Amino acid sequence: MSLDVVVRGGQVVMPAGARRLDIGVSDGVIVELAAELAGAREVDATGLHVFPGVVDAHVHLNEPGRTEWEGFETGSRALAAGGATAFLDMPLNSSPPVLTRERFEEKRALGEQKSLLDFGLWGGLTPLNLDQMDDLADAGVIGFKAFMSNSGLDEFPAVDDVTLYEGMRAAARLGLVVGTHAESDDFTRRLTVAARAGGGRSVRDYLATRPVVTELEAVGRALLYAHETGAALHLVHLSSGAAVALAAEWKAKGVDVSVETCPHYLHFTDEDVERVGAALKCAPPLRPRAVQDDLWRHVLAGDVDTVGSDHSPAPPSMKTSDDFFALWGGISGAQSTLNVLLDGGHHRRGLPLEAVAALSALNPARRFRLPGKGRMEVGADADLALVRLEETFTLTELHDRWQQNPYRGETFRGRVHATYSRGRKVYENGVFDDSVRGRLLRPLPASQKV
Ligand SMILES: NC(=O)NC(NC(N)=O)C(=O)[O-]
Ligand SMILES: [Zn+2]
Ligand SMILES: [Zn+2]
Repeated sequence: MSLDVVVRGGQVVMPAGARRLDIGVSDGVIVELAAELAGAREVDATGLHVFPGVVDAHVHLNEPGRTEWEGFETGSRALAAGGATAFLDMPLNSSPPVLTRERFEEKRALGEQKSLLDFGLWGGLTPLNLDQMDDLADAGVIGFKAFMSNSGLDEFPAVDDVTLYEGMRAAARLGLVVGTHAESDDFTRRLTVAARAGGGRSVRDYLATRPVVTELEAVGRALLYAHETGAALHLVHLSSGAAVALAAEWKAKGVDVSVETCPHYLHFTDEDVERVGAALKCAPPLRPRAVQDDLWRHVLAGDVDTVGSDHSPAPPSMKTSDDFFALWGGISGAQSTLNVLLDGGHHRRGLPLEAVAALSALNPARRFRLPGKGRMEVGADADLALVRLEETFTLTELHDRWQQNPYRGETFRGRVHATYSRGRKVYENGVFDDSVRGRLLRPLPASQKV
């Protein structure tokens, strides 16, 4: 077979570990993996590790409607600079949110015009649109996202228990995942009201309104409904080892559940929020060191399935206030997932390279049934992140729109050198090929094997 590109001499990170192999690419697909290949064009990967491109299953690029917060162009560039080749965009904070087929098609068209990378779209599950789920599935959503607490936006209301239960029944019938933002509305609301009544406005006051029990309570309820409905549940952004452990218990009982955590829970703590401020406000919030250590233990034990960035920027005007409660909650992390997993995971804690690849690429691709994504094998898309595994560097060049980014100035060992999307170079050493465009990813039907 004639090869368009040969990526030569790299350590290729496969499920069984890293191996020195050449990668033969034809028409954007990996067609050969062998010790020695010759091709028309060569990419020299000597001294580099070749990871499957990151599949970031949790970003808020906010287009249309809040493109000034972030957008497909800047968001997908930041992702590419971090080694991502595919992302799944949340149904909010784009506005109006993706609650109907019409909104799906609108966002899809914008993504196809502007995104550097392949992308899939989440649909929303809210009390407003239970009757739209079949249409959204038909349009091609990769799953349904529900907030169990206030989303911060009136146009995307939280689910009540019955809506979540009914939504899971529908999702089970449709063969699609339900993703939950699992924090108890009762806890968060009442603790916030009490804090405000007492004049609370500091970082510590905010953190105290969202203790770990808030997450545990909602996670437990979501698991119960998944058990009762048979739905596939994806618990997004778990912040505590305790919540991960609860999910693992139900998984052992047969519940179809997957667990996401985010780079910020693994890299920053509550003390960093006090030091850095607005750029590290999120919900659930960052936790004390002991909770983070416990979360890492669960990552190392294999209890966490995916790491998604939950990239959710906002303009500086919404990230500036001396009242911490008034700030927009969301962290800009699209570029940093691999850095955190390589530095904090591989180098500091011995997380194997294949586990880094599974958490960032293989598992999300499998969970969302994305054909050809997340793996270094013949027949898969040539989605590659070329990494200088041993290089230590300080992150200064950020590519998201506002760059109010808590990772600026952080030092990591393990740096993304270049990113290839379906065999096309989209990023190398700070430079992008902005002519590349991604395409919509739809989930493979539940009846077919990914
Ligand atoms: N509307 C948001 O962007 N919310 C996000 N914000 C966070 N995590 O602080 C999220 O995932 O909940
Ligand atoms: Zn959330
Ligand atoms: Zn989110």
